[in-house]
Amino acid sequence: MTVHIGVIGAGMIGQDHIRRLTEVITGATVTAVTDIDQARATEVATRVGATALPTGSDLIHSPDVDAVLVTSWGPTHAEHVLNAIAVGKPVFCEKPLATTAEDCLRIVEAERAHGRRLVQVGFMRRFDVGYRQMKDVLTSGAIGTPLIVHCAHRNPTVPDSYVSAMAAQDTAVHEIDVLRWLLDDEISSVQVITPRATGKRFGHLKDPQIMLFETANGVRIDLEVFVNCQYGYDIQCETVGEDGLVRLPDPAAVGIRTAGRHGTAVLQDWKGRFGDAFDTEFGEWVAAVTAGAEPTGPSSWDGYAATVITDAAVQSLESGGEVITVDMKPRPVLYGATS
Ligand SMILES: NC(=O)C1=CN([C@@H]2O[C@H](COP(=O)(O)OP(=O)(O)OC[C@H]3O[C@@H](n4cnc5c(N)ncnc54)[C@H](O)[C@@H]3O)[C@@H](O)[C@H]2O)C=CC1
Ligand SMILES: O=C1[C@@H](O)[C@H](O)[C@@H](O)[C@H](O)[C@H]1O
Repeated sequence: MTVHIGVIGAGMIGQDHIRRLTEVITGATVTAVTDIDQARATEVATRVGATALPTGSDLIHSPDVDAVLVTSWGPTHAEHVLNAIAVGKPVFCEKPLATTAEDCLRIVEAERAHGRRLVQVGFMRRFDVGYRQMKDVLTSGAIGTPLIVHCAHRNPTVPDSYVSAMAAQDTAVHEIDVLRWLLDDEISSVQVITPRATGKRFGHLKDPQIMLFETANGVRIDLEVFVNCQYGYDIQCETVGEDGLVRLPDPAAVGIRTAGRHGTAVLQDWKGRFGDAFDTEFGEWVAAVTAGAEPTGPSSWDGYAATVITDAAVQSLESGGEVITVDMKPRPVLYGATS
């Protein structure tokens, strides 16, 4: 069986995922594309032999669409995800699931009413080989009980449309998701402090930021978010346990010796760093859809949790560094709660 996928939002990542679905993944084909920029929808659809449709609703209701991929702007995600749930179609939604906790909860409630999981959220780090190896080490008990996690998330630069709150909403949200998953623990409080700002930024931007999280089990996490670090795209993560530590490997790169120096190139963007993770993410999603099974990746509950925690981080930033307690609803049984 080939899964027929309809794509809502044919921008940067939408086009990259369409390439992935049509050229890398087996078992899927893109049959429909929509974008509020109709010319873009037509151009992208034509490239892959799909039909350009006028709206997200047309696409979701199309009989030629078995599953939906949402890669439009964040504030539009909730509407499309809710429409897909209403017709019972699997839906993969790029992060964020929704831009407000209330909208995330509406999605969780709609999915619970449907009775089984239909939604997967695009937190691709859970599919990265390094993070998966780190998860295996933690689960095996090899380094004992985790106590501290040190992380850094650095981008070389960002456009001037990037504002200070996006350090949590757009950037740290990836660590927030992957650390909940890695530690199998919930984040209970967050504090955001701002060191001296880099001069290589736009005047409006607080960069870098240091985010301090505490989990329900008492693990302490420090995360440096630095989105104008200049030198490259650099993701670091080290978990310290009672008996040792485990560190995320740097991406494999050849060593170059020349002109009296020895070094390796540093990647410049997330596409290079997480390309393989995106491929695995979609391979596993398509396999689940093909089998008629529930998706195994990040759920709408994970999308809700990430939004609640990023809201708390923004609140801390805006308060000048207060410790904010994360106020999360109880996890429903559909998403793994024991009662
Ligand atoms: N997992 C990851 O690492 C990444 C995830 N993203 C997420 O992917 C989403 C899209 O980001 P980009 O591709 O960078 O943005 P983009 O601006 O390049 O593309 C978004 C496209 O959606 C279209 N659009 C907006 N509202 C629409 C609607 N209601 N119906 C149909 N089309 C609509 C726009 O015209 C545009 O073509 C965002 O939510 C972003 O946070 C983006 C980059 C990396
Ligand atoms: O999701 C992403 C971007 O939207 C975000 O702006 C970057 O900071 C992240 O590294 C990238 O993974």
